[in-house]
Amino acid sequence: MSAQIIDGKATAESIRKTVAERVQKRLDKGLRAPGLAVILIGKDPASEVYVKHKRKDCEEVGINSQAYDLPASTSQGELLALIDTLNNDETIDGILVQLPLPAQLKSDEILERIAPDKDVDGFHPFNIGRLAQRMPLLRPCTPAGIVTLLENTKEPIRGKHAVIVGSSNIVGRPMGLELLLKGCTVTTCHRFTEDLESHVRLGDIVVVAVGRPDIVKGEWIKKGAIVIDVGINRLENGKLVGDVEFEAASQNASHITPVPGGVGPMTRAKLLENTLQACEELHTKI
Ligand SMILES: Nc1nc2c(c(=O)[nH]1)N[C@@H](CN(C=O)c1ccc(C(=O)N[C@@H](CCC(=O)O)C(=O)O)cc1)CN2
Repeated sequence: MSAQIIDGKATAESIRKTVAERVQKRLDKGLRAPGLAVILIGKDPASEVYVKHKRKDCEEVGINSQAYDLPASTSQGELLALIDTLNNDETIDGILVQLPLPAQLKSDEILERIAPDKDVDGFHPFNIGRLAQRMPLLRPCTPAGIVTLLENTKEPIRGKHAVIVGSSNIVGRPMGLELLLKGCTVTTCHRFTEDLESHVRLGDIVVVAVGRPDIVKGEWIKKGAIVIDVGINRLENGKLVGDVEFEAASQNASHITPVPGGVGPMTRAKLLENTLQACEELHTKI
């Protein structure tokens, strides 16, 4: 068997088109464009690429993105003060702090300072709590994007055994909550998991978000499983690869996401949707 490739790039493109139409409708009614503040601290090369893409996406759909590029030496107090200012800015609907942050900054305190109704990354404890209580409001972008990709396969999700590899705040943990909401039985594997292979072999849906090339072997994938590869690893030769042995996994899986062109573009597309949602439903003052 050779798996069907899940085209995240095409799905993201169609989401951008819908967001652009909805933004245009606002403008036609005389309402302002949604506003997104994108904060980048330091010069991490990967973060610079992602932020550049996010700002370009905003431009394409008519979201007004404001750039805050701060030096790596930015202090906790300076960043908190900027967030306070943006929380009180009526033209800003969403605030995004690109991760990871330089070592001197405490990300938990920073993410918690963002007003929950402007938390377009969905990382604030309020939004994670809402998701855990089955009342999602602003949902973390990568897991939300993955749910859309899974729904688009038209394969049943409810009742399936989902195995998540990686338990980060950005992907693994909220992914578990999303898949619980969809009626999956969820196993989350992490650095202390013994015998990773035995868990992955049981997955009808396998989501891998570790950041280590080929940590999941293709032969571990159950026949007919859906494989979602969140890893983005740049090899020394410049090639971008995921966390799963793609070719070998494709022999067993029914559907698989490629890297690049799978989950990454969906993360960005969901950010645009969240920003529009924050503008239309949560922060509609002007
Ligand atoms: N504040 C946040 N920080 C980070 C998040 C996040 O959701 N919010 N997630 C990741 C990085 N990330 C978004 O910021 C991200 C990663 C990858 C892509 C993407 O489009 N990838 C492309 C390849 C791009 C390339 O050439 O390098 C693909 O997979 O096709 C978008 C967003 C950590 N930080």
